[in-house]
Amino acid sequence: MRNVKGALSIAGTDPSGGAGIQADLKTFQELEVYGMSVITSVVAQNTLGVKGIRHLEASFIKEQLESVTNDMPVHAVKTGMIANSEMIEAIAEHLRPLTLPLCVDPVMIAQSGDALVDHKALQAMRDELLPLATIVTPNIPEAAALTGRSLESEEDRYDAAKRIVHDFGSSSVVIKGGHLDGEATDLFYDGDTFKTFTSPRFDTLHTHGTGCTYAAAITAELAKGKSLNEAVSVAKTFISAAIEHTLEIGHGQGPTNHWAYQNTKRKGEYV
Ligand SMILES: Nc1ncnc2c1ncn2[C@@H]1O[C@H](COP(=O)(O)OP(=O)(O)OP(=O)(O)O)[C@@H](O)[C@H]1O
Ligand SMILES: Cc1ncc(CO)c(N)n1
Repeated sequence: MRNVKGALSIAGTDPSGGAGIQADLKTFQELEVYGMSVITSVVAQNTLGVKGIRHLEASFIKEQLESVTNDMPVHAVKTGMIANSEMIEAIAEHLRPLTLPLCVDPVMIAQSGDALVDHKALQAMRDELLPLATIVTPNIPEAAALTGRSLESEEDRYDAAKRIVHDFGSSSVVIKGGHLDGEATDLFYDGDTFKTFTSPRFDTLHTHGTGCTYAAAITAELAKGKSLNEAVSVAKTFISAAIEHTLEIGHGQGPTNHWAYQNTKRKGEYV
């Protein structure tokens, strides 16, 4: 077998292609990592919002996981939308013995404001998945929900990062700055050192799936064996290009441009 690097996304779907599994697979492909997926829930959604959700049974999620990991080269795993605690427990049980690099994107609400997970899922995520995580990627509301405290100031963000690593057991965290005013500054902490990753804030409505895309880019780089610092740095460049060179499609908050990073690097053009 050839030495192909592979990344697995465990998440919900977005038929409009901007978020969830679809965004993850596009991002893996753009970063030249073989993409695989296990679906947790099928979501009827688009750039305007969520119309309906069908959850798959935890036992069937486990069957999908076994199908992929018993056969294929999985070098890193990303989790996204996992709607309930039964699913989280089944996924954690499967991942624990594999000891693969794991990026946990603690998805709670869609960009449109629709809830994607139930309230018990939050606690299960904290207890079962965070201790297995190489990195967890909350946005500001998700970091507040995980720590049970609102994040108003810069100091609050530093405290939340420390709690997520030292109290909940993730090896590192990046608290994303998409919800801040001014520059888009993400705060990374690995239990030892803080580092910020900053880009200008692009004035756009089209941010559907930014979080999924960013975490998928981190996962792709971890699959290649890159350090956390390198992985977050590539992911920040990837998502910044994807937001800046927006596609302007859909009738609401449109998707990002998953081509932009490679096109910028290779051709100096964007679409
Ligand atoms: N308008 C913007 N301009 C530049 N960077 C942005 C902008 N919005 C978000 N980002 C960046 O995108 C990445 C994802 O952050 P964000 O906080 O939007 O995630 P999220 O809320 O989980 O996204 P979603 O729920 O849409 O998946 C971060 O690196 C953040 O700094
Ligand atoms: C399936 C799915 N995961 C995550 C998000 C958050 O962007 C979304 N809208 N849909």
